[in-house]
Order: sequence, then structure tokens, then C-alpha cells
Amino acid sequence: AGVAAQDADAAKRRKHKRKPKPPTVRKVDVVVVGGGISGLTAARRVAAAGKSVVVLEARDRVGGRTLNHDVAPGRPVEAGGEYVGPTQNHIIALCKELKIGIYEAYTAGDNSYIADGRVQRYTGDIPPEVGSLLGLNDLLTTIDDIGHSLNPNSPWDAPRAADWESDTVASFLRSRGPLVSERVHQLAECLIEPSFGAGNREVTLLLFARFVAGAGDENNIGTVERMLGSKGGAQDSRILGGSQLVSLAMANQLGSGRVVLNAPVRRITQAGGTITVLSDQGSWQAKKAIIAVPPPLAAAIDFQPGLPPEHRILLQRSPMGVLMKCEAVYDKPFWREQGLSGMAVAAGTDGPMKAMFDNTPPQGGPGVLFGFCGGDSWRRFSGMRPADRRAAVLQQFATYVGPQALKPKAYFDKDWGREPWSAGGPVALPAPGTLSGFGRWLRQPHRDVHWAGTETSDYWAGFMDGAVRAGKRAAREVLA
Ligand SMILES: Cc1cc2nc3c(=O)[nH]c(=O)nc-3n(C[C@H](O)[C@H](O)[C@H](O)COP(=O)(O)OP(=O)(O)OC[C@H]3O[C@@H](n4cnc5c(N)ncnc54)[C@H](O)[C@@H]3O)c2cc1C
Repeated sequence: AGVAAQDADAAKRRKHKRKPKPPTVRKVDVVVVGGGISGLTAARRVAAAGKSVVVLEARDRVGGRTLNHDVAPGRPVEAGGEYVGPTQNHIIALCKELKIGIYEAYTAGDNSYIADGRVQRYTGDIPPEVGSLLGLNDLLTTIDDIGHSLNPNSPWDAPRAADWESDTVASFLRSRGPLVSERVHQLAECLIEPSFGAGNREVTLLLFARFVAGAGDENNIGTVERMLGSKGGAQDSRILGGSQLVSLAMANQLGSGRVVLNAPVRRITQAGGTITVLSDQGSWQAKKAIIAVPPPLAAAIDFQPGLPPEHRILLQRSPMGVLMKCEAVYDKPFWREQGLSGMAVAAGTDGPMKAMFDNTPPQGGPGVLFGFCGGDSWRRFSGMRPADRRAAVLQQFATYVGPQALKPKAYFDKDWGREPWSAGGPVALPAPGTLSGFGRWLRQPHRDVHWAGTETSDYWAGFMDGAVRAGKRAAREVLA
């Protein structure tokens, strides 16, 4: 009998132990998926309208494709998105609202152009490659012309959209025949790799022209110069305290109860006017949801009912570029004393980087150089032993600022191609036929699920400004 009593006790204890917690389904008006600039902008707008909102963020931090890291105590620089410029009115206004300053990026002094082992100094945005300027100019004016003919809100509706999307930068250059030397291909790569995280053969003319059409605002037509330029262009200025501060400040205003970290969203079910969002931190029920994540990560969410096939195909055929930011820290920006801006372009190089910049914090030190390693360069250098990659990066810095570059105080690289919750960077690259065929689904709500994220913006898609614009639009949609 004693044994039986013990068994009964043990069974009771087990039952007590196993008793599942009652499922805590929390209820809000709006769930936002993704705590980058776009999702947090949307959540802030929804909260300001008096609605309850929660942001579910997969990582243990907010900011997504923006990330600060300190190069000295209290001196952060950016390992992801960084620059802002004229006509990016929405990110600039947001910074103002959050009392975050903006300052001009350092451009004083000469830029460097590196080709065939020779370094030449130059000023302005165009490297001194006289023999290739005609060919490069032909590409850029063609893209400008196409961009001007597009409606930034619906580039897929242009009558020739499908044609422009069956051509890539590489096939366009090849089609121009003898006008275009190998050097023109290489110079184009210097623009394309850092901007898209991809090679000339991966970027369609329509995508490039969509970016150009969006490099403006409702009052200023987009131009290739503004999209690619430093002074007066997209790389004109930087954000005081580093760009991640924008997301950190928004999350701080929302408060920890409204921003849940380590909460990757796995499934979104819609039934009877209620949305149930399942994350690794439990479930939420809402009337509306806003998805503010990169397209390949949106495609990985299990939507019940499923997305319309057109929308699913659009997301599945929009993989991210691959881009790494490689950065060396020195006591001071010693290249400035040599009259160098720190900006350099390397054509046809074996090195990891095609474009390099001064990333020194606004206090003037420590000195920081960084370079972009994207596309084909990324494929060569990303999987390499870190010590070998570091040596290759420093060697390349040394070619234009001198051997002092070989001995940094610190070295970092941030590989966005290996970030599971970005799936690459800086932006998604719709494959040929995708934007023209399925682009009109980009912002199409799936019942009560709405779409944000920089890729869904009309102006400055792919940039922080586009992320803010898209967040505001999605908030307007759910509040309407
Ligand atoms: C190296 C690099 C350089 C760049 N340079 C510039 C620049 O100079 N200027 C500029 O304007 N832009 C730049 N960009 C682009 C800019 O950073 C992005 O356009 C912008 O930050 C995108 O914001 P977002 O909110 O749309 O998306 P993201 O920042 O990608 O935010 C999406 C969020 O969703 C989260 N998430 C993903 N899946 C899930 C899920 N299933 N559940 C929950 N959460 C999820 C992610 O963790 C992430 O936090 C750069 C980007 C990179 C990578």
C-alpha cells in the first residue's frame, strides 16, 4: 500500500510538473514584425495614434541593417547603413524629432584612384580615367534617362520595364561594343559592388534605374549623381552618435513592453478578422500586422492562408546582395595630413575593396578607414581565413595612404552576407523579370497584413530614408 501511495504521490507531482502553462496570447491593435528603422517608425506612428502596438524583433538588438560599434569609449561608428543626404527628408526629419544631430562627412583633400598598381589623386566624384569616361558616361546617362522616365511609385508600369529588366549592367555594357573597354566594366563594378552588394551581371537596368528614379523626392527628380555622389549626394552626411542611434532612440521611446527582442516571427495566421502572430517569445493577437523585414526573410514566414502566389514569387525572387564593411582604426586620421580625403576607388583590383572611405568619428579621432567588399569580391574574401582577409584589407589601405596603414590599433569587419536576420545587404536584388512581372504586389496588403521595409518604398528604396518612408506609409494604411 505504501508503494502504491508513493506511486500516486509521484504521479501527482509529475502531473503538477507537466501541467502546461495556460497559453498567454497577448492582444494588441497592431503587431509589427522587425525592429529596424522601418518597423520602429511604423510602431511609433501607430502608438502616437493611441493604438496598442508591439514590435517583435528576431535579434537581441534593434536597428537591423544599422549597427554601431565603438572605436573609442563613447565614439561609435557605423558597421552598416551610415550616410544620409539631400532629399532624404524623412530620415533627416526623424533625426530632428529624436534630437539626433547630422554632420557633413569628411571630404576635404584629394581622393585616390588606384589602377594597374598606380595611384592618382583627383577631386570630385569621377576618377581620372580619360580613356574610359565616354563608356562610363554612356552607361550613367542611359540609366539617368531611364530613371527619369520611371514613376518611382510604380517603375514596373513603364512600357519598357520588362526590356530593361532583361538587361543587366554587364549585358548593357557588352552591347555597346568597342566604346566599352574592360576598364569601363571595372569602373562600373566600382559603383555597383558597394551600392548593391553585387556584380554588374546581377543588377538589372530596371533596378539600377529604379534606384535613380528614387534618388530624389516629390519636388526633385532623382538623378544618378545624387544616388552615387558624396557631397550633395547620398553620402553627404552622417548621423551623430551613429545611425543605429535612430532605432535605439525609437525603441527607448516605445519602451521595453512594446519592443520584444529575441522574438523571431515564424507564423502569421489570419482567421475571423483576427491575426495570430507566433514568435519564439509566444503569440500575439492583433487586428493588423505590419511586416518590416527584408524580402527573403518575409518569404520564410509561414503565412496562413498563404500569400497570393504572385507576392510569394516576388519575395522568393528577391535575394539580398552580399556586402562586408572592412574597417581599420588608427591613432589619428594621418592621411588627412597628406591632403587625402581617405576616399579611394580601385579599378580591376585583386584586393577585397572597390571603394574606400574615411570613417573617423566627428571628434576627429581615432582615425578610421573603411572599405566595401561586395559581390564577386565578397565571394572571394568572405570565406577566407580572417587573418588573411585582414592582411589583404590593410595592404589595400596601404596602397593609397602609405605603409602606416599596415599597423592599425584595431581591425573589424562586418559581414552582412553572414547575418541570418539580414540575409545579406545592403538591399534586395530582384532577379530579371521579377520587378516588371510582380512588382505591383510589393505593397499589396494580404488581407490585414501590410508591408513596410525599405524595399517597399517609392523614393530612396534601399536606403534608411526609404525605410522611414515605408514605415510611415504602412502605419497610415493600418490606421486608415
Ligand atoms: C553595409 C551596409 C551599408 C549601408 N549603407 C547605407 C548608407 O550609407 N545609407 C543608407 O541610407 N542606407 C545604407 N544601407 C541600407 C540601410 O541600412 C537599410 O536600407 C535600412 O537600415 C533598412 O531598414 P529596414 O527597417 O527596412 O530593414 P532592416 O534594417 O533589415 O530591419 C529589419 C529587422 O527585422 C528583423 N527580422 C528579420 N526577420 C524577422 C522575423 N522573422 N521576425 C522578427 N524580426 C525579424 C531583423 O533582425 C531586423 O532588425 C546600408 C546597408 C548595409 C548592410
